[in-house]
Amino acid sequence: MVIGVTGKIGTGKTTVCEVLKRDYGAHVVNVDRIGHEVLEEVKERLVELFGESILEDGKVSRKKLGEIVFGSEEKLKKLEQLVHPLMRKKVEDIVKKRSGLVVIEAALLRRMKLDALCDHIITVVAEEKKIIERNESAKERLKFQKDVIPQGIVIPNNSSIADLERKVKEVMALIWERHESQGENTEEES
Ligand SMILES: CC(C)(COP(=O)(O)OP(=O)(O)OC[C@H]1O[C@@H](n2cnc3c(N)ncnc32)[C@H](O)[C@@H]1O)[C@@H](O)C(=O)NCCC(=O)NCCS
Ligand SMILES: Nc1ncnc2c1ncn2[C@@H]1O[C@H](COP(=O)(O)OP(=O)(O)OP(=O)(O)O)[C@@H](O)[C@H]1O
Repeated sequence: MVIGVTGKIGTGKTTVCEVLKRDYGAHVVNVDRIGHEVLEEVKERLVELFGESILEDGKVSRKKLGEIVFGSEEKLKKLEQLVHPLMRKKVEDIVKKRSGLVVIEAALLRRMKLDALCDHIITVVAEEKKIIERNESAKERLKFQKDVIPQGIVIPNNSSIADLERKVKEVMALIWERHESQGENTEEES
């Protein structure tokens, strides 16, 4: 079973995924991390697009690249056009190889069309003031995530971590129930 965990920056996706790993044995695919791997693979093209200033000790500096692309929608689009297809392919390959519970953690699940790989989707939401309270630098990136809207089952995360963990348990019970009844329906059809 594949579950997508999405939501805007700083809403609590990683915290939810940690619970899914610890309590449900999930294999978590962190799409941000896959993006980091891809940056090195396309380093030359990145230099052509954004200039030598993105390099630090010969490596792509995510900090410098971030300062460039999160200052211009057009530049961010150029970066995405380059890296998203390669990232998507890596995620697809992992999902194909893995059995058991696989979780795809991605703010941009829908924008990257990774939602198509998921049997169930959880969106973690939080009030903007909570997000910024937890991480001041999230403010800038939120401007580039207007398309990150709830999909599937929504988990609000405005209270304590203990409350979040409780909600994850409830949602997982619901997902198992739905999953089993979907399985039964498929068997009936065949
Ligand atoms: C611009 C880069 C180099 C900045 O690296 P940095 O280490 O600072 O951030 P990191 O990759 O860990 O992302 C942290 C968060 O920023 C937000 N974010 C990243 N990329 C984007 C984007 N294209 N649009 C909107 N938000 C984004 C997400 O909420 C993400 O969880 C990097 O984010 C990048 O290469 N982005 C393009 C690939 C991508 O879309 N990744 C997000 C996949 S969900
Ligand atoms: N309910 C909560 N109460 C207090 N702090 C929280 C709560 N949920 C998450 N946090 C903290 O807020 C920060 C952001 O949470 P987390 O990393 O899980 O979000 P994320 O959606 O994965 O963020 P990002 O998009 O940056 O990867 C973390 O420091 C986390 O420990």
